[in-house]
Amino acid sequence: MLIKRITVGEIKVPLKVAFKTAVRNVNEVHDLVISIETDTGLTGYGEAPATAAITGDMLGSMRAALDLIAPRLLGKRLQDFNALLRTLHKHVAQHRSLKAALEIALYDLRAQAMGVPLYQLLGGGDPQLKTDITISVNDAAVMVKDAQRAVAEGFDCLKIKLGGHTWQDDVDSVLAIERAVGPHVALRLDANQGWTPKHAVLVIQAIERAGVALELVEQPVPAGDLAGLKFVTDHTLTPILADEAVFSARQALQILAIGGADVINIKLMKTGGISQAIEVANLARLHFKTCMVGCMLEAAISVTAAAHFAVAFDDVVSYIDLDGPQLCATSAVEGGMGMDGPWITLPDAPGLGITAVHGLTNVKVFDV
Ligand SMILES: C[C@H](N)C(=O)N[C@H](CCC(=O)O)C(=O)O
Ligand SMILES: [Mg+2]
Repeated sequence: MLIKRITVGEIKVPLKVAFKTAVRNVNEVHDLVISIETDTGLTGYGEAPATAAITGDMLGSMRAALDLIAPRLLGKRLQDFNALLRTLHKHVAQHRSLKAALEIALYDLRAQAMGVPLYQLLGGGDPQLKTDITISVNDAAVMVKDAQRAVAEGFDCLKIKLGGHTWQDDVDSVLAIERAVGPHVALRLDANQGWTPKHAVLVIQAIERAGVALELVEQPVPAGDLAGLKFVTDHTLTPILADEAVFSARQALQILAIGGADVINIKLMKTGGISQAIEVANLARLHFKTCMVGCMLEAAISVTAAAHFAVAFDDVVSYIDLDGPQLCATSAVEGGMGMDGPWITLPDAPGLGITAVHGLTNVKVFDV
């Protein structure tokens, strides 16, 4: 089975409300979509967001990298899967989101060729997951309203973005949300690198002293500050999660070895796809730690792939943050993950289960 065509295009999907974090503020998803076709008539799909502030990936840079990678994949046998993955990773450094999109499309094809859903190719599991939902950083009153709306829609776990205001504002917002939604709604915080280590400890300890049990706190300090991350982990009772600090399996190993965090956030867009996500999950298991499977602001192709991965590694994946498609006002994707409030259900169809992608622009085709 040969790879005969690779197509790249772009989708734009508006968000229900602006997505605001300590690092960026956006109103729409604007992603690269890749499809890979075989000479036997199969089509595998992949997707990559241009999260420049976090991964460094931009639409133009990913497209330029694809110009170098795509011709090297054309004409190759899908059966030589590991060689294909090596080829896609070795000719261009970085560009992890593009590589994730390519890997996702190849894994989609491989599972289709075997006639099984991707999660079964990856080891099987229960194809239903429950995600949290993100509450953007805003004035406390807006955050409270957003939190109440999410709970009314059935979400019982909120991922609250912080790090854009003073530390006292951050504490006040969390306490106001907890008062509004009650103690049965789980609260996760994500500062997206917005605090210093001491600032983080101040915020988290103040919330702990107020009697609010946080499920975890995500990436309190700048990505490169591993000593700072460990300081926060060592000085708080709340589990601390490494997100922007861990892209590769090597970085995961460094953090796990020093006890720098309690939980690792695996995102396919950081690991460069499924193959290295598997390595990170296996490393976390070896260190008796657990993982979150998360997403960037992404639409339903790549988030469906992340959901397949999460299902298959549910022994080490304790937290799901796969709300990208839930934050979108519309969808350009047919098939893939089903969504009902916080529930994600994967289809029985082979591969990702994606059947069509609508509204592609700036299309370019690579043929043998
Ligand atoms: C969308 C997801 N819940 C999320 O919050 N991901 C962010 C980064 C998203 C982005 O900026 O595109 C995270 O966990 O830091
Ligand atoms: Mg995060």
